Amino acid sequence: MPNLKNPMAPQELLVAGAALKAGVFDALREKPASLDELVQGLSMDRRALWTIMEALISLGYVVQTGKTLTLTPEANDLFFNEDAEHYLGYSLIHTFNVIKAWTHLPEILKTGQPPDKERDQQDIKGFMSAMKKGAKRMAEPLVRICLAGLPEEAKVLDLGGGPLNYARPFAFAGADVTVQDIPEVCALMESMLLPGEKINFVSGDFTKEVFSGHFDLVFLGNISHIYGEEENLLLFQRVHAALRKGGRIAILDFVRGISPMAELFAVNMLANTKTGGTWTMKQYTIWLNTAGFCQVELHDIDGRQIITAASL
Ligand SMILES: C[S@@+](CC[C@H](N)C(=O)[O-])C[C@H]1O[C@@H](n2cnc3c(N)ncnc32)[C@H](O)[C@@H]1O
Repeated sequence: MPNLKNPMAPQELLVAGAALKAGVFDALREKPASLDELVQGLSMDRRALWTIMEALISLGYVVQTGKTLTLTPEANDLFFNEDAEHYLGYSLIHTFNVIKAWTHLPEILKTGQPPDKERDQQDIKGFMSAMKKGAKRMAEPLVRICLAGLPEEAKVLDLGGGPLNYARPFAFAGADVTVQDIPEVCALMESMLLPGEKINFVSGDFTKEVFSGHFDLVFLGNISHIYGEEENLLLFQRVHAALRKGGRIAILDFVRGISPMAELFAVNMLANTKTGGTWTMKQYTIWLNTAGFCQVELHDIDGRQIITAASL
């Protein structure tokens, strides 16, 4: 039986995360298979896959009947049943990648920079799933705070909103939503829009250009921690230019000195980004005022902060 109380225990996390990332659970979900069929179908090394499968059997993720390997109901719930109590989905891939990045901290302490890395489709799916998990309980109060007092059918630009965790609830609340994200995320997520769902996608790097459209609201969900002080100030200036006069910026992040998670989360940004970190309310206020915003306000939802401000 998987360690449902603590599926993040390191060895279990690493072996299950590796199998999920490499597509082993996807293959078994599609069809139970023998070891040799899996070796062939996934182009894997037989000794390596045998060793991992034996470990997964001992941990209760897979059962073997004769030669046939099948996912256990617990593993199926953990990865593929969104309604299950212990559902993790592909977010385990993201956790796996986070651990991988943190193992480089001794070198990063010398260089200040994370090693280069490439993301494949499984990594993107893992990232999206982790973002979705984090957003589930936040979306409803966040949308209420962000849209308060704005016109009906407010024009909203969701910067880095590709995972649709907030774009969807904004659209559901009646807003006219545009998402700006990087091309590969836009391509993946545009194909996942629900029938009749109206969300516009714009591909583009917002460190170079922010899509303009006299927006009532520009929302930055978990964006400021990816970038350093200089980039954040420049981004807020671009956001100001994309808003109508009196429009609103709303920033969701872990504010240093207020969120109990901010210090440790900054380590994740150190391990994964060139300039990212978590920032204090004083820093946000200076960037916002310098970029032309006033009425800076702080809201709190369960230890996550939303900062709103109005464009002058
Ligand atoms: C941490 S995720 C946040 C996703 C979503 N806003 C949320 O809070 O759930 C960051 C998102 O911003 C996008 N992103 C990061 N840097 C970007 C850039 N320079 N230009 C466009 N999109 C970017 C990423 O692709 C990703 O979808």
